[in-house]
Amino acid sequence: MAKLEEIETEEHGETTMSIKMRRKKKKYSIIIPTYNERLNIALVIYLVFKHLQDFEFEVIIVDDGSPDGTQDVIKQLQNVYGEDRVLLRARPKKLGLGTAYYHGLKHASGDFIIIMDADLSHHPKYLPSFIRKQMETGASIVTGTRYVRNGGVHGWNLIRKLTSRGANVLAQTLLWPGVSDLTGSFRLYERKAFEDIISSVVSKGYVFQMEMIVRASRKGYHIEEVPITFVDRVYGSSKLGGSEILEYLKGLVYLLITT
Ligand SMILES: Nc1nc2c(ncn2[C@@H]2O[C@H](COP(=O)(O)OP(=O)(O)O[C@H]3O[C@H](CO)[C@@H](O)[C@H](O)[C@@H]3O)[C@@H](O)[C@H]2O)c(=O)[nH]1
Ligand SMILES: [Mg+2]
Repeated sequence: MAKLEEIETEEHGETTMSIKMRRKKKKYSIIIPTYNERLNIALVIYLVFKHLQDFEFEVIIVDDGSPDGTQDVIKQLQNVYGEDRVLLRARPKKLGLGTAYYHGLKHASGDFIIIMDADLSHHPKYLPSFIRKQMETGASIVTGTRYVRNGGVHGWNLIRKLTSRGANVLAQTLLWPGVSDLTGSFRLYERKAFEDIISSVVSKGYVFQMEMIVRASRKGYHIEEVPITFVDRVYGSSKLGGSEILEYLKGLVYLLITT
């Protein structure tokens, strides 16, 4: 039983004990980039709140001026969950994934940064396993992987599967980073590690993920993996175009030369 002086009410009605507990708790900033995700974002946010109810967190949505009205939905979600829990940090136009994370980071107040997609390909049910893995191992980075036992991909056609597999095998062969899924973008970073690594990253598009993890590995960060199953989106379409594949190949050569 708590002593009376421990439960005595302090400022704003909080108890001494609850304030101490809150201070000790780590905070997670979940950065979600969006471009035309009006039909997906509400369910993602609902599931994030459901699966992270035991944790302190904020969601930061970086929307690049989606013409489909994504921001209107986010504003409605702010009314439900609070503007301090669901932050909208919009940019005027589509400026790419890599810079979207950087923009989100500038507004994040958490001890840890989690990045994930907005289209339910990254199911929020996995979030506690990322956090648990980090707590158990003390890792600086926990990355979701499709290419180990219990991980996988659902719903992609053969071409997309081969592109992803090929991109990974090529990068594994040339760079040896010791991580099984280099292009995945469901990850947890210690905030300091994220800030450090991103400061030396030049990629702006999808290749950003590979550059981040390769640089992290070269810098000697402790990286752990958790298996995830990536399920292709039901609503909307992928923004990965042919130009991104070219950028990926250029990024691979750049990393080969510079790391
Ligand atoms: N703000 C912003 N968001 C963007 C942009 N481009 C894409 N997004 C958002 O980034 C997320 C991923 O985009 P998708 O278009 O759904 O990517 P994907 O083809 O499903 O690719 C996924 O798998 C790849 C690995 O195989 C990953 O490399 C990639 O990052 C992503 O997770 C989605 O939330 C999407 O709205 C952009 O320029 N700006
Ligand atoms: Mg997707």
